[in-house]
Amino acid sequence: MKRQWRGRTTATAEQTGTRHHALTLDGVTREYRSGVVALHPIHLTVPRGRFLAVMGPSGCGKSTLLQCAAGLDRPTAGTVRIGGTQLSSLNEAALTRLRRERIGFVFQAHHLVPSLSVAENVALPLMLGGESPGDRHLRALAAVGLGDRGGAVPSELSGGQCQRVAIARALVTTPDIVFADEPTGALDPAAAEEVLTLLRQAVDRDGHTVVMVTHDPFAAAWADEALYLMRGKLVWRQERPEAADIRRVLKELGGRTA
Ligand SMILES: Nc1ncnc2c1ncn2[C@@H]1O[C@H](COP(=O)(O)OP(=O)(O)OP(=O)(O)O)[C@@H](O)[C@H]1O
Repeated sequence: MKRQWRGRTTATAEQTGTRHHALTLDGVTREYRSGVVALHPIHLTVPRGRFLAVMGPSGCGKSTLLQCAAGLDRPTAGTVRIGGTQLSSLNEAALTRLRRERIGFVFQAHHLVPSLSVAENVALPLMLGGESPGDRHLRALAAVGLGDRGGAVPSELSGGQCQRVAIARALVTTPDIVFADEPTGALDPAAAEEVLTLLRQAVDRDGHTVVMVTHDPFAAAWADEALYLMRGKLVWRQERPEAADIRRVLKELGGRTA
């Protein structure tokens, strides 16, 4: 699997200033009631227009990080900002609205509604927010190469096509950030490459911001930067990662902690 093109140079957080950050984690800590500390204080800024891969061994805290960053879980300490909005300042209703309107989600399973058409699935986040979709959902569907399949139901599509619909659904609201949790985990290499190409294009062509959790060094190599978590700590960051470098780093980190 090869990246086809890498986007424009992304400005650093210092250059862009806080209001241009899609995501800011400031000292985010998550301790479960069992006493497990899943995240030690994490400091992280993700500028807009960035594609970030989050990697690390099972149990290192990737899902917890994503859930805290997306407002699905509340950190024990520290603050999370999405596009400048501090999540802890929001009540549950406002947080739900922010998740619906300003965050896109792509999971390993596509979670499309089986009884709705493909086009209706993509329109859903707009309609749930009380917006008339106009032709936005159709344009989002065309952007993932499925403009002619809007009338189909998900069961008539392949797994890779369903994941492309899920990407269209995640992007249709023009969110501040898209969180993708193992988006290629259930796909064959060709379908995975299509999905990664779309995520890459969303960043490079349309200025979206993507944070993707993955175990796969090939998938991570499509990102602008890879982060490595170990036991809840950010232990390694690599700009413009290559799959071979990532594999080596993962092996070294695994060896060090074995
Ligand atoms: N609800 C919970 N209650 C208690 N401990 C939890 C809970 N959820 C996760 N943990 C623990 O927190 C740590 C981090 O878990 P997390 O699921 O974030 O890791 P992960 O890197 O996403 O793992 P994987 O790659 O296997 O999905 C683990 O030690 C896990 O056992």
